[in-house]
Amino acid sequence: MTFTDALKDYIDGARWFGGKGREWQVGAVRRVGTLPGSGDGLSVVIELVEIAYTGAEPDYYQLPLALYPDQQERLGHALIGTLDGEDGREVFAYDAVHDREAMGLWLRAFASAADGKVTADDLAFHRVAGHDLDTEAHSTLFTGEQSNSSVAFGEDSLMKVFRKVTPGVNPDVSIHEVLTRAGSDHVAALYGWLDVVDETTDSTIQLAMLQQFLRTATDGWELALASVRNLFAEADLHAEEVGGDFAGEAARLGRALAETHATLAEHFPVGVRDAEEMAALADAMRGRLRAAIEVVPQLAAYEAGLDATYDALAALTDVTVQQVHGDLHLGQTLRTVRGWKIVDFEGEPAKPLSERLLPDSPWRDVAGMLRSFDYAPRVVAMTSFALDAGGDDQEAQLAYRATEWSERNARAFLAAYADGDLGETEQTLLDAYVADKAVYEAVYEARNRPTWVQVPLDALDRLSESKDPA
Ligand SMILES: Nc1ncnc2c1ncn2[C@@H]1O[C@H](COP(=O)(O)OP(=O)(O)O)[C@@H](O)[C@H]1O
Ligand SMILES: O=P(O)(O)O[C@H]1O[C@H](CO)[C@@H](O[C@H]2O[C@H](CO)[C@@H](O)[C@H](O)[C@H]2O)[C@H](O)[C@H]1O
Repeated sequence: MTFTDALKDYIDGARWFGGKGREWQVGAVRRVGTLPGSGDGLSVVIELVEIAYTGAEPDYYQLPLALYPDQQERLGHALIGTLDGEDGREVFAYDAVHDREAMGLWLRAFASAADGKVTADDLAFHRVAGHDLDTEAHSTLFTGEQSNSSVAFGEDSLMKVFRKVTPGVNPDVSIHEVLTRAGSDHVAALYGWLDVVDETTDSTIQLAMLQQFLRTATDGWELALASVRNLFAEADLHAEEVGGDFAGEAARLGRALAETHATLAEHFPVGVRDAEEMAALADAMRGRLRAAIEVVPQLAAYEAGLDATYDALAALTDVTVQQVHGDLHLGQTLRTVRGWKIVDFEGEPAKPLSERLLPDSPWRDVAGMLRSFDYAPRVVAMTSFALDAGGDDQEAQLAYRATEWSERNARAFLAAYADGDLGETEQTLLDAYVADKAVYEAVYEARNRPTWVQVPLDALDRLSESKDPA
């Protein structure tokens, strides 16, 4: 097997690869840097792999490789293939994020940058002042569902290696930098980032980000699932009567998001969308729906119903926009002993970077959280139904409890975020962003978790029914 074929197999099986379900080939593979500290025994290089789609613009994915002259048994699961080394001899290429030795080179390079910047080849390691890195810490690759690869260094720092990369600023880095310098309580502090000057486009590509490791963090999605399981275990009680009620946390999350939006509005440009721009936004949402129908044909059933939602959006004017998170859901929140933290400001992975950097409505983030409050109980219910333990009566009771949980937490979150009732404009924005997110989710689920596709489809069903004048 050629190295290119081996690369295709490896990338196709990776969770972080966003091109699943599309026709693609490995295009040019470009080596953009070699980590300082590389030598004869281990050389760590960064490759940019072009993903060439049929009839569409290519994507570029980062693949850091640990190259060894001999096979490494401990890394068997991360072997990609063999290729010719610089001296013409065959070397074994492993996905470097799995390798502690390789990750040590990243950490030491960041440490050597102290409070400024250090360069090697075209690679530049940047640091934000205020934290001494623990260079003895061992790396552990985070497993689980992620669009990028995150590696913890002990309990000191966490490095996120961006997988899909684009020339220019990655909002995850720029937003964390601004919020860190502003002293925000709601993010993990940024410690540094790695970028490279790409010779072919003569622009900078951000490759990785180093930040504070949140030692006491529990994933918001996991907490929500635990709360739902508690409720389901006592299915004849209401949410407020059960121990694991989430409403207090939902309200704290609402406040954390409101404060984060306020800080972002202070430090990034704020704008106003006029009537023409709102009509264009509604058209873009309609376009997204039409494109999504190509992937998930069941969506066609909601097209007519969603028109009313998008028409109402198109009729708005003078809508405030600002820097937002862009892909907020419970899995992007962490509960620490010091309150909620929001992570992953990269925006929706499927959108072009240029679009993700534009000011947007904060209601997009609110909608993302509401979608998550809908997902959590439905995912737990799906697993319970799959066990088929209690028959139709129990299924109906759990479905009722699921709706109760979603509505209760959505209410608590919204009341804390908006500090009062929503006006008509806010509700219109919220409905449109909820619809747009559910359309995006339907495509995301069809490609990544087909058994979950019904969750967003059901939400669209409810939404389009509630707007249908008939
Ligand atoms: N600073 C942090 N400290 C500890 N864990 C974190 C931190 N940031 C993120 N995580 C964990 O890593 C996971 C992936 O992070 P995220 O930024 O969402 O990556 P991705 O871009 O791959 O989705 C999160 O769900 C969270 O559990
Ligand atoms: O990889 P990212 O975290 O950037 O986000 C993508 O994956 C998410 C799934 O992990 C997906 O979120 C959807 O599923 C969540 C449950 O796993 C649910 O809480 C969210 O509400 C739902 O949107 C997200 O949309 C996608 O961009």
